[in-house]
Amino acid sequence: MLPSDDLHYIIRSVRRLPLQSFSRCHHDQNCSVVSNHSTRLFAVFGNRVGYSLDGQDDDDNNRNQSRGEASTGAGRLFTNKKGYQALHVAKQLQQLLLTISVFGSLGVLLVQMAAVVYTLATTAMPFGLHFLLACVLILFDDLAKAEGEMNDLYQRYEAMKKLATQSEIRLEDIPENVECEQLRSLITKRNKLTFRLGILKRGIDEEKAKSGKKKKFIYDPESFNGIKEALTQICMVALREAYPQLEIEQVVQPSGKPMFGDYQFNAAMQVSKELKNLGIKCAPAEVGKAIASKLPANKIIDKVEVAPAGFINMWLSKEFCRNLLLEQVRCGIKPPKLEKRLRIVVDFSAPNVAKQMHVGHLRSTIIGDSIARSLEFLGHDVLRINHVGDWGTQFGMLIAHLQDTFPNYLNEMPPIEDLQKFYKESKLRFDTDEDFKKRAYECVVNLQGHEKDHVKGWQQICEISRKEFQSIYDQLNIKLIERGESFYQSRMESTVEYLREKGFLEMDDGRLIMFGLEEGNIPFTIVKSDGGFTYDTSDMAAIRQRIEEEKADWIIYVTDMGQSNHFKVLYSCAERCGFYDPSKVRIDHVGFGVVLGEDRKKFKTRSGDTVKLQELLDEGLSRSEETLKSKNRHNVLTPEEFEAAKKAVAYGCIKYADLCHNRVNDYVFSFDKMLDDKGNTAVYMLYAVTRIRSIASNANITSKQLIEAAKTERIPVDHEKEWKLVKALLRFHDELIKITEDLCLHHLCEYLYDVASSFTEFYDACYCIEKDGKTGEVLKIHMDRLLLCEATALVMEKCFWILGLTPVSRM
Ligand SMILES: NC(=[NH2+])NCCC[C@H](N)C(=O)O
Repeated sequence: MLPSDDLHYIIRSVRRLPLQSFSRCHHDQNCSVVSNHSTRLFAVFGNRVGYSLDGQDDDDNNRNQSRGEASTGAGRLFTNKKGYQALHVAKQLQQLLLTISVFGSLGVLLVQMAAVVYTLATTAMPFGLHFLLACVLILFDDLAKAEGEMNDLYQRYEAMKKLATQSEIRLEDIPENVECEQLRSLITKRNKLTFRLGILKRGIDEEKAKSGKKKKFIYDPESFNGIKEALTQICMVALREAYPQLEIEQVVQPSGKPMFGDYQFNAAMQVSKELKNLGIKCAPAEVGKAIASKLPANKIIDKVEVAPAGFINMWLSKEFCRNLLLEQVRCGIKPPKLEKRLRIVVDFSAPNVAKQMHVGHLRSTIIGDSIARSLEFLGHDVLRINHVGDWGTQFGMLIAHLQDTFPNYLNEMPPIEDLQKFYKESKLRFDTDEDFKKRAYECVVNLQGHEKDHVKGWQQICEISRKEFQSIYDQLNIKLIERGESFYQSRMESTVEYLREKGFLEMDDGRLIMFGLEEGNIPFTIVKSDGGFTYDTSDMAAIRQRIEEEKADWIIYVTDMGQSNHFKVLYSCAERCGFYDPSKVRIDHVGFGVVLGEDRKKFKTRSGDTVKLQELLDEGLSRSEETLKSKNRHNVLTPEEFEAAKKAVAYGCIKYADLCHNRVNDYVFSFDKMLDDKGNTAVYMLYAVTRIRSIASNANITSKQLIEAAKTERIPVDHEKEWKLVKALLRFHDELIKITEDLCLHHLCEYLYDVASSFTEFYDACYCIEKDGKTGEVLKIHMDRLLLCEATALVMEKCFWILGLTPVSRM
């Protein structure tokens, strides 16, 4: 057994010794650790047996031998026989240790155990070996520790290696077990520097802009796109300046409550979140303050407050608003500036020839016209298309019936009074008379073969329908370009050919069908089993024509919601075959709900028939007349004024009732409700405008005088109700922009109602004309308030124009 003081000496020595040789296997962590430990062992062993560590030995032979060793310090220690033996054992141990390190810690354990057993069994061995074994034990102890360190190092190395391949290391990418404070602090420093760099870059840009080298738009009151848009621009400038490294887009919103100002900018939460991701802690309130401090100088905002949650509440400048409104009184209400003028196809109305134009088509006509008007007002290039149902096999029986009932149809226009009755008669014959049916089919073939007499018969039938439709459009003041299904006949042929060639068509029970991109949706029928085309075929040819020939940037289809699946399949098929690229063309289906009667069932006449549109309009006219007479208007207005008011109210109320509801819902058709002069109705609005206009005219102020006044007077904003009205009037552009987003006209009706209500509040609270209570003599005219009245009328009339309402001078 080794004397215990010897053992302690060895242990102490081994631990105190400096590490000598790292050179051997420094390419590998494992090896260099093993090499360190074996070197320490040789050194201690040499020391104990009387050889110095500095290699000052006198045996040249051994020196030579030791020179052959790669382990420089250790080899030179062993110069006598004992030493040589020890060297030999050590070499083997070194070998063993290398193997152990390769086989990992399990191997270490096993060898450790074996070493203990071996030591116990060989207590009687010579001192040298005892000593050596003791050293081995110590070595194993150190080795296990080294192994642990090694694994740890290896893991860190792996983690760092992974990080090294990352393009930009963020703090949260560094695993918690990896201690690299330096890296962490570098990353934080980098983040801060990027942040500063962004600020500096922006500063350079601004300086450049100022010096005129590079014009950089910040906020230009000249291109005014509405308050909301202008405030959004201002706030975005501030946001980018405060946090240049963030790419956040946020829109200003009107505040919910007056205590939160007029508009709010709510970007702070998101900014704070994204900063946190960059390792920068900043509470939303601080962010809000930072953004608010960067708001560029502007004339729009009067006061800013930052709420604890970071919301930036903004109060509008009265000065700015009154000037802006005055500008609108002087120059008229201009649309917001267009970023790009788009070519837009609005496909609406679209009744079917020889069939009833029903209330569904009326809804499509009213909604489509209003959408087209909004887009036209904004300055887009709008193509109003009437995709009339004027093609199909029903024309065979109509022509056959025409030949029988009006044989002279080629020379004169057949005097068909009621085309729907004519349609029903021919349908009855088609269903009951086999010979007639056969002839009807022949007529279809002839018509599609462009046989001239058949084409003439078809044209005459279409012409009768066209006249009926046109009369409705004229009454409602609707402009449309007729481009029915027949327009696409040759394009349907080429489209079918294309689809067939490219392999998009599949045979199904004699028909040729086409599936869209979505699985599980119903297919389009492109060619019927009798070879004829369908509604689907015409829409495929039409979408292609609109995109390829019309160069449409945007296509809007206005039909009932029942057709929404048809349109989904249409876009999908058109995309699949390459006619339509959703990244280039915007397409919307503007769907609407069903028209219900007051009993909430499908809208029908009292006798249960479908309501004819002309009859509905006629009823509207007579109900409007009744309403006006009940207010004694016939005795106040001239006959012409009365007639104009009657029409404005009748058609206006039918349109407005449709537009003021969210279009996707069903709506109850009720003349009683429409003609109510209270609430959000056309009658209320029309009255409101005539009343506003009459304020000035009653005081004998002419429009010329008002124009003059606009040069010198200012829009009043001091009274709370004046200020409220001014702000409401300036929201017009915001509302328009909203409509282009979701194509819902009820926003504009709600806005109109809001303006009318704000006006009533103002008018109740503020005198425009002061009169003597007894004599009625005019005491004072508030010209500035008359200007506010004028501004209100102008804004309301603009809304009327978009909603298709005709304002009247007297009512
Ligand atoms: N491109 C279109 N599909 N437009 C709508 C057509 C409406 C069709 N004529 C109908 O009455 O239901």
